[in-house]
Amino acid sequence: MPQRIAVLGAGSWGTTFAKVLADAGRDVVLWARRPEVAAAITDRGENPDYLPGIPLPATLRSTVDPLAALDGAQAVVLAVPSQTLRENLAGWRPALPAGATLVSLAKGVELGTLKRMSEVVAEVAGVPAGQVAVVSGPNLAREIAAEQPTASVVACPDAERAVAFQRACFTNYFRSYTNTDVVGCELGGACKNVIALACGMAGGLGYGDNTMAALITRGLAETARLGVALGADPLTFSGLAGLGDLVATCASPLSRNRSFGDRLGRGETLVQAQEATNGQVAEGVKSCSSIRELAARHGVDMPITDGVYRVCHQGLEPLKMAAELLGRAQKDERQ
Ligand SMILES: NC(=O)C1=CN([C@@H]2O[C@H](COP(=O)(O)OP(=O)(O)OC[C@H]3O[C@@H](n4cnc5c(N)ncnc54)[C@H](O)[C@@H]3O)[C@@H](O)[C@H]2O)C=CC1
Ligand SMILES: O=C(CO)COP(=O)(O)O
Repeated sequence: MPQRIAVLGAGSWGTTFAKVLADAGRDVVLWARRPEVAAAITDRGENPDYLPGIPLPATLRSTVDPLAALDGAQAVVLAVPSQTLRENLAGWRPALPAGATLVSLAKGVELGTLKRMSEVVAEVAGVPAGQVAVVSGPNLAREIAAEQPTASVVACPDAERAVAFQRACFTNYFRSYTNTDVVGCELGGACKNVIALACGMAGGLGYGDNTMAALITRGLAETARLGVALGADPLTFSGLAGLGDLVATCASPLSRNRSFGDRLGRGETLVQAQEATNGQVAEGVKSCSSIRELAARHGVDMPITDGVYRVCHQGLEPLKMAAELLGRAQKDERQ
């Protein structure tokens, strides 16, 4: 089991996951971009920008020096947004300790290359896929930071590495399961952000729980279609990284993606909604483009994702998106 762990990225999830690891007894150093964030975490045990009011473990240290964070690390947790991960990791690559497990927390699909985050990590770090793990599940950072119970999945093609990291992040409020289906777990995490945008739009339009449930269920169906086309195990989509994360994100006012969609549904423009996120990432806004392209490449029909893309990037009104989805040709549920 890795004992010394670097977490790179001190946003809401990076900071929260660093807390989980420290609470689990690991020796954790958290890399932050800004010196004032690193100082507040190390000196005061708080990240006031991302997790105000949450006491962080006294053992958790933070630094702006990636070399100090990476020195001697047996696992390296990557907690930066999907679309900057490649560039960030390229800068850190020379300092990555040989053999360390590289763990992606990011939920997205890279624009342009259409690669999943673990593919980007393996490529940039120059390591085999078996050295890269992902953590994904219903994991709204703020709830976990408050030590509310949840579960998650540690996915890695190397089952032994998955078990070792599962043990490294085990606490009395964070329980993880292992899975070797990395494709399914990552697609579940990336696609649910897009479906949460759609649910947010529905909420913003004033629609209730039936609409949400319909979007969640049909969203899961299109996610699973894409997953199967890319070689995922369909069962993964009924698990924590599939249905679990989809339900949490689509239902929660804490979700940045759902909140973003809600603003669009209430008539705000993309720019207005972006301004309201306070610099925090709503991954689905970009991933709807790459996922839509990935689906087209594999001949997979993803009507909700397509609608979200057209609202976000082609000026379609959310109300028209709803009408278009309802007016599609009728078909068997299992198609
Ligand atoms: N917040 C949550 O509840 C969860 C988030 N995630 C995923 O984790 C990933 C990170 O999310 P959060 O920590 O929530 O995001 P965030 O928006 O709270 O923080 C992002 C972090 O990355 C840094 N960052 C931003 N742009 C950067 C750049 N160009 N170069 C280097 N660092 C940069 C920021 O300074 C910040 O420390 C995302 O892919 C998200 O989907 C996954 C599970 C839960
Ligand atoms: O991934 C998440 C919960 O599992 C967080 O969702 P948001 O990025 O929409 O806040």
